[in-house]
Amino acid sequence: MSRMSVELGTEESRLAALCALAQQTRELMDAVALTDVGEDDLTAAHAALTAVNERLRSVLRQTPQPFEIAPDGTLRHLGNAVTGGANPHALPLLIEVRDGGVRAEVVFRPLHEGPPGAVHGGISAMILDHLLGQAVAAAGSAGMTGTLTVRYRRPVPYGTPLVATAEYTRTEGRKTWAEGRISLPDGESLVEATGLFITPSAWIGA
Ligand SMILES: CCCCCCCCCCCC(=O)SCCNC(=O)CCNC(=O)[C@H](O)C(C)(C)COP(=O)(O)OP(=O)(O)OC[C@H]1O[C@@H](n2cnc3c(N)ncnc32)[C@H](O)[C@@H]1OP(=O)(O)O
Repeated sequence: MSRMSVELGTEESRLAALCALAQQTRELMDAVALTDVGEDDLTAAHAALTAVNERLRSVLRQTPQPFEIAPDGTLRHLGNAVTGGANPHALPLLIEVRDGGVRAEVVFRPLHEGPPGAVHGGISAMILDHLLGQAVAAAGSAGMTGTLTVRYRRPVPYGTPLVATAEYTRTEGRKTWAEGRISLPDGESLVEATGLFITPSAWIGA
């Protein structure tokens, strides 16, 4: 029993170190996107990163960190591209489930630039895809995205606190619909999405 606790604690401690590394990597990616240092510094940074890259690649997993139950009993997916603390690609988004829907605060970064001075539309769509998926899962109808329709009403700024929300709307058999949006804090909607999520037949043995 005590040995199991020690092993669990050791793994959680390693995962915390991995998440800290992912966060440092996000900050590195931000720095790469914005740096204006000279060529010598760029060359030195490249050499240092090559060494780090080789060290990390000396032992590789087959897949990212899995969807799992954390020691505190909550579900977590540290490898997820939107919410995963161990995935440098993730913001990461912290999603709150509340009556009738889900909500997350989002601050995009210059790294997410698409059109000059604004967030790439594919990034907004990815965030909404995930949020809508989480809304249908919270409603008890988890599924894979079948279709996602996005309406871009205003350019999405980076460096500004925004709010992303989504709600379940209806279910027909294995099909569930949800809608959501990314808004300014005053409620003005910037991007809106509706999505159809399908519970794969394989998940329910249909
Ligand atoms: C707890 C976890 C929390 C975790 C919550 C985490 C949230 C994560 C959110 C991110 C979600 C993603 O990005 S998911 C990744 C992007 N999506 C995918 O990769 C999906 C790839 N596609 C597939 O795997 C499959 O095609 C499925 C699962 C969508 C459907 O396959 P299937 O289960 O075999 O369904 P099938 O029998 O063919 O069709 C069932 C019905 O749905 C219709 N249908 C099938 N596909 C589509 C479609 N794309 N668009 C419209 N309608 C469709 C059919 O016409 C049929 O209608 P009728 O004849 O019955 O009327």
